[in-house]
Amino acid sequence: MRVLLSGYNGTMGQVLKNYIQDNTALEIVAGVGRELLEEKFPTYTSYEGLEKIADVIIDFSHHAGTASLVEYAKRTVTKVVIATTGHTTEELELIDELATQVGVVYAGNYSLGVNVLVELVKKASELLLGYDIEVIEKHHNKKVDAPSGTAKMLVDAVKDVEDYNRVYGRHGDMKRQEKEIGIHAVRGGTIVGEHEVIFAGEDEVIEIKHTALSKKMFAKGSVTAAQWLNTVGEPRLYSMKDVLGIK
Ligand SMILES: NC(=O)C1=CN([C@@H]2O[C@H](COP(=O)(O)OP(=O)(O)OC[C@H]3O[C@@H](n4cnc5c(N)ncnc54)[C@H](OP(=O)(O)O)[C@@H]3O)[C@@H](O)[C@H]2O)C=CC1
Ligand SMILES: O=C(O)C1=N[C@H](C(=O)O)C[C@H](O)C1
Repeated sequence: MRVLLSGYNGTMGQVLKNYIQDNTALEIVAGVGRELLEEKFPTYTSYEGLEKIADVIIDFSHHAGTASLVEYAKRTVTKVVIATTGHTTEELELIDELATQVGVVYAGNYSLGVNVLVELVKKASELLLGYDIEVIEKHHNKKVDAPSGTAKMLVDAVKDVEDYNRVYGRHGDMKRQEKEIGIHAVRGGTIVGEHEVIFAGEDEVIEIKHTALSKKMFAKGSVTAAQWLNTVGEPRLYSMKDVLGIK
């Protein structure tokens, strides 16, 4: 399978490159990044004039590059695994539109553990009716977007989430209201990624937490998604749930 790395010069792009080269037989046919590095494969600073060269693009970049990524994927009919987070509503619409023409996997987190955590949150929210829900995410000080894509996935997993008001951090007179989900982003040092969901009821608290100990499993999960997507015919917007076969 031929893979194009979008955002190849970034932190995750380099982790992904090393993961693919050390652990798989996949062929990296190109890297697209804003800065060019010395690599064993051709590198480009834009998709302009680039023909179809890959079976799947794996994207760990920045959401501001979505329009050009989508234009390229559409023009060359190349499937995409999108790992980038922080998309605006307009960018999400571009991705939705792309997925009507080519297969796309979209996930705020490609680790197995977080995708299981999403299922646990779904189940807990079905059983713990009326409990106060708070989501706390912690990341390294280089992360540009908040809240994390994973935190958004966790919130979206809550039963009847459309009935809740999302409150991003609190300060001043902000007494907790009913039907509120608090979402809190902590940034510091080299924290890889921590996500905790708290269900607080009367006289008891349930806390469900995932801690990422390295960035490698994000790369591994994105490769699993790319290999799966390469076998799928129907153009659609897929999630890691589809990739992992979670019912
Ligand atoms: N879904 C998942 O499992 C995971 C998702 N992520 C997400 O992946 C993304 C990248 O993370 P990380 O590698 O740590 O971030 P970095 O900041 O290290 O890398 C970001 C990359 O995006 C490029 N970039 C910046 N601005 C633009 C732009 N306007 N258009 C195109 N490319 C741009 C950067 O190029 P340059 O260096 O030249 O600025 C760089 O290659 C983030 O959105 C992060 O949240 C991260 C881990 C796991
Ligand atoms: O930027 C990161 O580092 C990460 N981003 C993803 C997110 O926004 O949830 C996934 C992971 O937590 C690491």
